Amino acid sequence: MTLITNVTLRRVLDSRGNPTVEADVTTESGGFGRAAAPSGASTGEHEAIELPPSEAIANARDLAVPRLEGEVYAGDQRSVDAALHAADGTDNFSEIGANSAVAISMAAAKAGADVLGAPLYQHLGGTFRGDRFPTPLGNVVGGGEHAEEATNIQEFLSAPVGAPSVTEAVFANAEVHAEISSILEERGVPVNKGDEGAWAPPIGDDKAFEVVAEATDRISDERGFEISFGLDMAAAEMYDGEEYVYEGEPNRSTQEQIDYVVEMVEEYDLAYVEDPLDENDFEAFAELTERVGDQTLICGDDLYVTNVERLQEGIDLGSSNSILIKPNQIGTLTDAVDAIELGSRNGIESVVSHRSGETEDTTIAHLAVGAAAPYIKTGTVAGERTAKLNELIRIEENA
Ligand SMILES: C=C(OP(=O)(O)O)C(=O)O
Ligand SMILES: [Mg+2]
Repeated sequence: MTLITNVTLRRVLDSRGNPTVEADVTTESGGFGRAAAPSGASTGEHEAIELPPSEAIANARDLAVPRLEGEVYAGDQRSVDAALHAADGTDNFSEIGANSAVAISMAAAKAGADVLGAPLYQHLGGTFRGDRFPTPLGNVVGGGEHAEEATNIQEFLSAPVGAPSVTEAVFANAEVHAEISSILEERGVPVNKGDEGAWAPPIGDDKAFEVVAEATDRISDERGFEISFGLDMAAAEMYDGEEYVYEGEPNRSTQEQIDYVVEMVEEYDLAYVEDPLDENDFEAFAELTERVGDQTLICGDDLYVTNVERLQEGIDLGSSNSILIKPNQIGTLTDAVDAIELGSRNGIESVVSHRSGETEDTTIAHLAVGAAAPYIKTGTVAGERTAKLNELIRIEENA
């Protein structure tokens, strides 16, 4: 193993044009890793804290870099991440910023892989990893916090569950995305795009269900394998403390929201429903999971924020059968892998995920393969999304 000798932090642009933190990690033997932090828009209330990048960089330079340079081995990811926690000293990275923490954590992992001369997924997962690939869930229509004047539901996700390979799945999602634009054009609906490159048409959720169902059916028939779809409802953003607020249709009580999701799961045979309820309502999640958990994945994103303590509460109450994994929600790769592993020991399927604000960084593609996560959510088109999807294609080809 080789010591970290240098950690450099800088501001770079994310896909929304906002500054974010990039880290370079160099080792004694010349190993090198570079990674950048993504950033959410519909962030969970319980996420680790993202500081303004200049502040995160200044604080990490003061507190974290001296604990890493000449102190920690790049290949020993748990020690790298423990040093980040010790440098920060809080339970939510509010001192050095989860953006600095995750950029350093991911850059150190890449430096560790570089030293070994192994692909990152293999460094993270071990030599027997790389034989299972995640199904990519591709955002094809969306609104909520990701686009103005579009659907209430944040994301409609193409889910090519029958694809014979990750490569076929990635191309199928792009074809569904293109088909939706044709269908919207046929109907005379203008086609804008949201933060993640999904179409953000000015239509109600009911129409979006129809359009996405039509597009996934058509591409499924053409391709000859099953393509379902799913949702990220990001319902915490809709919840006003009493009910779920919908534009252009009546608001829903918690019970009505549960009944609505059950109805949509049954009508459209949804493969996946993320954050259908408020981020603090473990009990309502449990009722929904009890009703449809044998037909679909009910996934907690803002509910769990990739945090093992919150996940344990969800396991104890039966709140979901799936968890979204976003390394920047919790701050380090170690914490993210711990959440995936706690989930898989308890029958909870992991969906490794991008953020709405992204960079060209491809770490999550390697994390999904290295941790044998069954799903990845990383968009469909747009360069910062295709960076991860194309990396999955290369990993599958062993290129
Ligand atoms: C990717 C998502 O959006 P954001 O990054 O804005 O939280 C999400 O909610 O799953
Ligand atoms: Mg979400």
